[in-house]
Amino acid sequence: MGVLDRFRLTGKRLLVTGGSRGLGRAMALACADAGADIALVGRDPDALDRAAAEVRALGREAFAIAADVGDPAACEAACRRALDEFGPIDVLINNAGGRRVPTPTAEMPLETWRQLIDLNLTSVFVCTKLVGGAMVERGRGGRVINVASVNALVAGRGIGGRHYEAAKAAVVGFTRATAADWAAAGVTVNAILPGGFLTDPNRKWQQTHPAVIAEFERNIPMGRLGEPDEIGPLAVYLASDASRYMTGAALVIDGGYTLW
Ligand SMILES: NC(=O)c1ccc[n+]([C@@H]2O[C@H](COP(=O)([O-])OP(=O)(O)OC[C@H]3O[C@@H](n4cnc5c(N)ncnc54)[C@H](O)[C@@H]3O)[C@@H](O)[C@H]2O)c1
Ligand SMILES: O=C(O)C(=O)C[C@H](O)[C@H](O)CO
Repeated sequence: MGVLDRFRLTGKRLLVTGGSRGLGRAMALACADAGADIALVGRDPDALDRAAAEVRALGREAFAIAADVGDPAACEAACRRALDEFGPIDVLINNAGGRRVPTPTAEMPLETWRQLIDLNLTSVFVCTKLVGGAMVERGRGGRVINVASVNALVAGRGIGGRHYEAAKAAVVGFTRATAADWAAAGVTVNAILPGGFLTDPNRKWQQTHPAVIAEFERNIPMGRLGEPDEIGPLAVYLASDASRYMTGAALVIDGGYTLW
């Protein structure tokens, strides 16, 4: 087998949360291009249909599930539906997540804290438990890829929010511990820690808080935010046989942001 063949995802079934837009869509399309069939979970049925059509245009099967994964019961129902109707899943990408305009900790309502923890952390637990758990039970190995953030490592300045950073740091901790549990079963669990990428939330910040984004760009050694398609090849690597000896890793992709 040539080295590039080890990146192929032919015959793999992949589930990505938040797959209709942004980084989730970019990773879904890269993995479909590498040969995987894709189940997409997201909130917006129209955006999901558009992303599913893009997957089909690459010659792959697409299965769309509209659900709010920030609601643990809805998240669980979406995972069960994917397992029942799409079939056994080889690769899970826990990507759905998000932040709000930051509130100082001393003023943060408990409910806001809980909402962000449920969206960014509990959804990762629920999907990993059900979909990753099914991989372990099936006994053919698998891949879990958790999208955290550089804000798991460093505080956001003017962006972020301490509920967001706490949740993303916990995603990295959960990744490492689950990787240890499931290594013997051949189910690898790794985290991607993106820096700033030009997806809808950062585009909105560019419009509403241009000085914050300009300062952010000045602090990136490469001098710019990432384009969503720059994360796709990393997802293919982690989803494929190419990464089979890597587990529990937290891979930063940030144009050098965390170097300074
Ligand atoms: N863009 C960045 O700069 C950046 C940096 C670091 C980490 N991240 C992380 O990457 C992930 C994707 O971010 P993005 O920038 O692509 O965001 P985005 O808003 O462009 O896309 C988010 C996707 O997740 C889905 N989603 C959001 N909340 C959901 C919910 N409650 N239930 C179901 N689906 C939901 C949306 O429908 C959409 O498909 C998030 O976990 C985010 O925290 C992004
Ligand atoms: O996690 C996110 O959504 C980011 O955009 C990460 C950024 O690098 C961060 O907010 C800047 O501190």
